[in-house]
Amino acid sequence: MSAQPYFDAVTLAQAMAIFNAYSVVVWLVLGELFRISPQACRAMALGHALRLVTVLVGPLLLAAPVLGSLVFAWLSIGSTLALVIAWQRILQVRKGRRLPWAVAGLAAVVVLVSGIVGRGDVARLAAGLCLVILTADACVQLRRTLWRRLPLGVSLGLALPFVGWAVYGLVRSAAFYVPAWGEHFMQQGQPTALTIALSWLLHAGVSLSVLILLLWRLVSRVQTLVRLDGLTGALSRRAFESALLTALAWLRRGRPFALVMIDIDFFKRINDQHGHAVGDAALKHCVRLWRSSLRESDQLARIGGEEFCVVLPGADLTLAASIAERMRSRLAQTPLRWKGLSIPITASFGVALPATGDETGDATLARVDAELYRAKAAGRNCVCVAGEPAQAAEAGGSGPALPEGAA
Ligand SMILES: Nc1nc2c(ncn2[C@@H]2O[C@H](COP(=O)(O)OP(=O)(O)OP(=O)(O)O)[C@@H](O)[C@H]2O)c(=O)[nH]1
Repeated sequence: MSAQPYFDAVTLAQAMAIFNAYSVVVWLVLGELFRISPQACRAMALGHALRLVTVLVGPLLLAAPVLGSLVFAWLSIGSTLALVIAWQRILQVRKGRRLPWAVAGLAAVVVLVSGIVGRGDVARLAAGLCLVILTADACVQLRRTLWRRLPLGVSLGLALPFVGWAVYGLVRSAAFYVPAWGEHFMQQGQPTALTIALSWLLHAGVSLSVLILLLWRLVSRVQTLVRLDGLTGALSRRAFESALLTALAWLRRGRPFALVMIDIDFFKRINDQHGHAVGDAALKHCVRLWRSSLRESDQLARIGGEEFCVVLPGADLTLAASIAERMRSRLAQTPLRWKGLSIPITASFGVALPATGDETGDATLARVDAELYRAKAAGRNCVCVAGEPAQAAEAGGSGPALPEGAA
């Protein structure tokens, strides 16, 4: 008794059509309703729609084998191109974006010429080779853009369906010229159950890779929004609180740190005199300048309107005081240039070490805040260090540089 296959080609083709129709809806909802990478989602929907058409028109093409091969090849090229374009958009590929278009365009022309000379097999071969090149290019793009940012297993998992698809494309192309292979893929001009199952599986796998990448991008974007202050790009208050707790945890294991709190002087007057846009530019100007005075591991955060904090891992009080002084003098010597105006900006700095036994960060913040308060009281544009007397700034010997119009 010969074993019956679980699924015949017709049932599989129907299931694949339903899957593709459903995928079109899902990708359109993601792109148009939820506005998640709309262009990539549209391309994915188009790729699935073309696959759906391929399944639906397959039986109709039996009557005209050469025309059938032509249409099939074009649909295959179009759906693969749509998928690879979606992939490129999500990876934010910059280099080599035109390659898939050029390869697909060339393959489409070869298909047309093959149709004219009545060589349906060459048309299908061209589509197969196009699939191989486009999927191989998708793997190269993944390697170029995300390989180091994702765990190796995840990168390999994402690339696997593309590799599988490329291998499938190669084997199918070769099968046109090896009759023993060919009958596994096509019988009486129609794809076999094996062909439909494989192409469905690989196409679904590629689609899933794109979906995972899309979600990963979305999650990273949300994390960045939460972590960074939208205006200045410094850490947000929330991220600062977690950095402070981490630093306190490290302190308990013997790794010291120091804290600097900064408040821009007479910031309200900058806003009042020049407008909010200049106020915003001033905040960005300060962050840009201060960043260049800090190391990669130092964490600069905007914790309020014109209030900032820096966690300095590994720093003692002397080092922290000298860093704060460098930040202060850099700002005092570098006015903001705005539409021909030169707007001087200064800031006051408090420096302290963490309070003993502080687990929540509150006592440490209170300590450094007290130093900042002393700096303000001492005339602004100066650095006050816990345990040391307040010193009025010398800012190049000119005293506190007040913004224009300051009293
Ligand atoms: N442009 C702009 N202004 C902001 C922003 N956040 C807070 N501010 C303004 O910052 C000003 C802070 O003013 P104050 O708290 O009085 O402090 P100050 O004028 O710097 O005075 P001192 O701190 O005593 O030197 C307020 O006018 C806020 O409206 C922002 O994101 N952009």
